[in-house]
Amino acid sequence: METSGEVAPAVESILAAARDRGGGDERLSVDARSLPAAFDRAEDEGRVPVIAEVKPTSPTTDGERADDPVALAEQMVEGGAAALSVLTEPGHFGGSPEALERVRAAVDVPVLRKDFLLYEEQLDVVEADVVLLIARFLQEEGTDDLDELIGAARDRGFQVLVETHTETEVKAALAAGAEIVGVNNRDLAKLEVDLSTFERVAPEARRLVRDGQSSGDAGRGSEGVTLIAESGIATPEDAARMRSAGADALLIGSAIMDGDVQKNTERLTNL
Ligand SMILES: O=C(O)c1ccccc1NCC(=O)[C@H](O)[C@H](O)COP(=O)(O)O
Repeated sequence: METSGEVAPAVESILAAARDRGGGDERLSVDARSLPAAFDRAEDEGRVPVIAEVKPTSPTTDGERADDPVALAEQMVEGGAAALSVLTEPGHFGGSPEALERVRAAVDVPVLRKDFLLYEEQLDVVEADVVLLIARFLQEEGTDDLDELIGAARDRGFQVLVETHTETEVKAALAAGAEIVGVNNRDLAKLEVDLSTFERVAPEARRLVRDGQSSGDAGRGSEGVTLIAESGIATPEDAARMRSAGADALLIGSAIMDGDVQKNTERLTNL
């Protein structure tokens, strides 16, 4: 597989490792906790719906946080996170399927598996409530197609968060039946973060849903799709900015992982 656009060397390396990673021994069947319902609960309780990410390290982070993922996850939930994301990518993010398994057993909020999944059998590595599929990497020769992987994930009981970065990718995600769409503010070509990405792409996503270009029928009532702003949200002002731009929920890693995890989560869920 070669990616259609240029990606940063770190991302090429992540993808090379993902191509070599195997799948699970047997097909999973998951009884998933509802992500949209968790967002609604947070809203009803006056909190910003935040997916807090257990992210020990990354290509753009200095050092590695070695705390027990379960302790971090519990602090995030205590701080008001509506849901959690747990990295399972080992080589570049310090994650593991075992970390996700332990976290999911310890909390009662939905847990997203954050990884770079390219093939159906990779879905069978560990149970999670939601899996991330990255549109950019699933339109290339040598990987499974986005719509096939969405179907394979749903057949196993997973909810699917389809990550996009451009209007074109949102269109492809909706055409493939995505009901939960993330817009990543991080450009995987340069690894730079720009919050105006979500501000630019979200209205187009809403327009496409209104015009019926989504084949999904779940999601946020008449809005039709759950839109998540991902990456680069560092301050309450950033969080408010993404909410004003139409984010139903926010995915936040680094800003929560840096320092007191519970206080950071509280600060970003209570605006
Ligand atoms: O975070 C990175 O450095 C990174 C590098 C290359 C590919 C993906 C990367 N991040 C994946 C993510 O989507 C983020 O972990 C997630 O959106 C949270 O972002 P942030 O709040 O900026 O940590």
